[in-house]
This record gives sequence, structure tokens and C-alpha cells, in this order.
Amino acid sequence: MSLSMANGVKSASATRLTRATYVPPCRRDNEHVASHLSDLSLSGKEKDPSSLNLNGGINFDAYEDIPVETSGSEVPPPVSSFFQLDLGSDLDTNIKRCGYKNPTPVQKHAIPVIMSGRDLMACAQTGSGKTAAFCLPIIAGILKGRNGFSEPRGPRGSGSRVATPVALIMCPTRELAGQIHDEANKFANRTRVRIAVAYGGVPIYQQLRCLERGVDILVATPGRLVDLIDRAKVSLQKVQYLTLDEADRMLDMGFEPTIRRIIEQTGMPSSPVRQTMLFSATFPSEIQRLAADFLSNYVYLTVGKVGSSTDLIKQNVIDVSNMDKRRHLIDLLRSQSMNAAHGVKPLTLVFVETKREADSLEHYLYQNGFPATSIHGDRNQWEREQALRSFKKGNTPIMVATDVASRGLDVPNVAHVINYDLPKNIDSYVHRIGRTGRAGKSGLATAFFDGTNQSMAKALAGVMAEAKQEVPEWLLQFAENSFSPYGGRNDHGSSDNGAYDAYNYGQAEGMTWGVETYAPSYETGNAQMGSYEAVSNGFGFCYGAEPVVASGWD
Ligand SMILES: Nc1ncnc2c1ncn2[C@@H]1O[C@H](COP(=O)(O)OP(=O)(O)OP(=O)(O)O)[C@@H](O)[C@H]1O
Repeated sequence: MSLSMANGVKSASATRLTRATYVPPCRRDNEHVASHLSDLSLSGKEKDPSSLNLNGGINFDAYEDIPVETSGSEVPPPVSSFFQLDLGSDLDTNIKRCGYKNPTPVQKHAIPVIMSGRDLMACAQTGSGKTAAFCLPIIAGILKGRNGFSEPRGPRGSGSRVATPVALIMCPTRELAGQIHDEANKFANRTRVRIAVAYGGVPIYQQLRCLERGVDILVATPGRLVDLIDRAKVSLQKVQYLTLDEADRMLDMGFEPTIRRIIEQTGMPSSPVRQTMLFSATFPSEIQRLAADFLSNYVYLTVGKVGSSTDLIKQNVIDVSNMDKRRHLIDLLRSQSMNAAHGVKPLTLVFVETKREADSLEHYLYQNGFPATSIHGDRNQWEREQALRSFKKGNTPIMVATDVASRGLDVPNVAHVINYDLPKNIDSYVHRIGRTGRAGKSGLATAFFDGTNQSMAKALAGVMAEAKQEVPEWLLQFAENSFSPYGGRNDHGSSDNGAYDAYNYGQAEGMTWGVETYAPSYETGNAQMGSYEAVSNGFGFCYGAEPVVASGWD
């Protein structure tokens, strides 16, 4: 926690409020929520949530104040427009087609670094465009024959049955892999760059068929990749670009030995022949070891503050007893829908602790006239994809979710995230609320705080203060009385499952990156479901398929 946050908490007035004396300002909260949602500036065209094109309406001024720090020698300067990047006419066209007018801060800084051939360790806030930050320069590099390769790799026409991608993007979950694959395909549209995705839980033969057509960029989860290598269906000997996305989470999930094996024992060219990019939200010592082992002369880029949320998200916390939560939720949703601009039903994501509660709350909402769906680990893949599709289209504008939906899920129009049950650690909170307020849009996050959440008070107050949010006096009082300084983090600021942020790490371990800031907001591992490379119906890994993608929920 930053000094300013800590001070903010400590400087709270000494008035002690107890739960018995405190009266939750429910009505005021609901009015506040409703007015905020009606301010979310939906234009006429955006009345139908499924038709929203948020990319065109990005408020880039919102990013102007974000602190950006770089360290490393001779860091290539940032650009201010995509065209300055000289990505090539195909990519310029595709960027326009995607509706991207200007690069986001992480893109402004990271793309020139990657295009210059340097290794990169980058960290940026949720929803700030990290995927394009690594996809665009890789595709441009392949098209331009940078790093000595101008031809697509793989079996196509080569007589070989072994796919030999020139770029490998590794990530922890099948949903994230699908999402990256989808994004990369948009950028590579009508170019000769071929992109495939491979993840576990689905029959491997479908993926093999795609790989046999030849692949330049392979997006993969570690387990399935090892399987493909062992079957001699993929060779990494030609890999020139290696990206580890959500690297910290892969480590949390126990993938380190697998990742090390893939990088060190499969014939992949070593650094600096190979260019390596590491995208991570937090910087535990394992990540630094990984960086030291696999990156050379790298640039370290940070956009935003460690473990913090973007101030695009209006955070609201309401003291409500466990017994009153349902009634309060209904009140909240009712006033939200009554006040919603132009009758728009804002997409609302409600996070709960357990799968059972997700089912039960979905049912309860339906009974009370709120079309809702749910997403959690006990639902099969078809149900999950259905739920997500229905949510995205606004048919069921409320989705009740467990933590499986907290990370990476990119549903552009989520207007409101409600932490019906607060998570156990603050990282998770930051990831959850990061499902709204994406790509320069504003969003709203409401947390229900009850007596069982006292250990979260200090961290929650800190995250709110850091994002320039108004912290209620009663929360500051809880924070003062709280025993846990980090809200589920251990003494080093680490979340329960191991990762911690550079800021806390820097304080605890004397780390000097030359910056005081950093890290965006990924949550760390979620043990709710056993497998992270779980089942899919097979959509999404052949070209032209239209996958329902969402990362981070498994
Ligand atoms: N330059 C841009 N202009 C407009 N929209 C953009 C731009 N870059 C990215 N986006 C859009 O912003 C959204 C968020 O991007 P992305 O999913 O890459 O964020 P992220 O930083 O990886 O988020 P998370 O940390 O939650 O995974 C996506 O819908 C993406 O299409």
C-alpha cells in the first residue's frame, strides 16, 4: 500500500462508528448509483447494448494523467499515433477497421520497444489494451520479415507435419487464449499471417488440423503446448517472438516448471536471438527470476500504479449486513433500471463467493423480474458460452459470476460491477472491478461490505484512495480497527495465492526499479475450478470461426 494510501487511512477522523450505530445510507447510495449510470453517456446508437461500439467513443483524455515509467538503457521513445509506428498499410487498415483511433499509453510505449527488437517487461491497468500492445508489433514484424523471417512457418507446402511458428504467445487460460487469438486475427485480417490457438480440454485433433495448415503465431496454454510438442506436432525452433501474457498468473497456477521446460528444453532459440515480452500485473520474486533468466537487456515499462484500479471506475462501498444483501441488491437494480439513460439496461456483473450462491441469486433475480444469467465452474462449457453470449447481447443484462469471471473478461459494455460478496484479497477486487471502465470508458463498481469483510477494510480504503475515490468515513474506521494491513495479502503484500505487487515488494525488499509505481490489476489464481485449460466446444481455434471468448474464468 502506498504511503499516501496509508496516510489517508490514518488521517481519518477519530470518530468511532460501530456497526450497531451505523445506518447504511441505502437510499443515497442507490440514487448515487443510478445517477452515475445515467451519466455513462450512452449515445442513441448505444441504446442497444449489443450494438455498442465503445472503441470509437474512447475518452483518451482519461489516460493523460496515468503515470508511465520506463527503465532500462536507451529506451526507444514513445509514439503519439499509430501511423508514427510504421506498422505497414495492412495493419493500418485493420487498426482503423477495429475503430482504434489512437494508441493507449501502454501501446504508445510498448510497441516502439518491441518493434526496435528489445525485450520488454510490461505492466498496465486492466482494459488498457495490452493485447494489441504485443500483437501489433509481432504481426508487423512478421510481415516485414523482421528478425530474419519473411515467410510463414509450418507444414503448409513444406511437406512437414510439424508446425513451426515464429511467434509464441503463452497465457494461462483457454478463454484468454481464445480472446488473444480473436484479437490477433482482427489485426492480421487479409494478411498472410496465420494464427492458431491451442488449449486443453478439447479434442486435440481439431487443433492439429489447424496447425497442419501452417501457423505463424501460435497462442497456447502451457499444458496443451507441451502435449503438442511431445507429439512432435509443434516445433519451437523457429520462434523469434515469445510473449508470456499474465505471466504472474501462470506462475501462481504452478506452470513455472512447464514454462521453463518449454523455453529451455524444446530447442527454442535463446535470448537475445529470440525476442521476449513479459506482461505481468505483479512482480513477485518468481517473475523477476523469470525475467532475469529469459529476458536480456530489457525495458521495464509500467503504466499505472501497483495493484491499483483505474480512476475511470467510480467505486462505491456500501455497508450492508449479510441478511439485507438481497433486498439491497434488488433496490439497487431497481433504481438503476428506473434511472438508466434512454431505457438502456446497463450490463451489470454481480460477483458472489460460491457457485451455489451464483445459482441461487440468479434464480432470485429472475423471480424478482430481473433477467439474469450466471457463470461459474459447475456450468458446462455450452452453458457458460450461452450465458456470456446472452449477457453480451443484453438479453440477460445481469450476470451473476464467481471469481472465474474476474480476470481478463473483455465485455466492452459492462457498466456496473457489484461485489455482492467481497473477495478475500484486494488483487481480486481490483481485477473484478476491472471488468468495467475498460478502454477509456467510465464504469461503476459497488461493493457490499459486511462484518466478515473487516480484514479487507484497509486495503479497500487504500485502493479507493489511490484511485481518487471518496472513502466513506465508516470504512476508514473499519480500516483503523483492522488487523490485516493488506486485505488478504501477507506481510509482503502478497495475495493469498502468492503474487504481490512491485510497490509492496519494493518497499519490503528494497527493490529499485527506478519507479515507485506499478502494475495493473490481474487477480491471482483462482482455485475454484480445478483445471485452467478446461473444456470448450471447440469454437475458436479454426480460422473464420466466431468464438465466444472471455478470459479468466476457469
Ligand atoms: N487503441 C485502442 N483504441 C480503442 N480501443 C482499444 C485500443 N486498444 C485496445 N482497445 C480495446 O480495449 C479493450 C481492452 O483491451 P485489452 O483486453 O487488450 O485490455 P487488457 O489491458 O489486456 O485488459 P485486462 O488486463 O483486463 O486483460 C478491448 O476491447 C480492445 O479492443
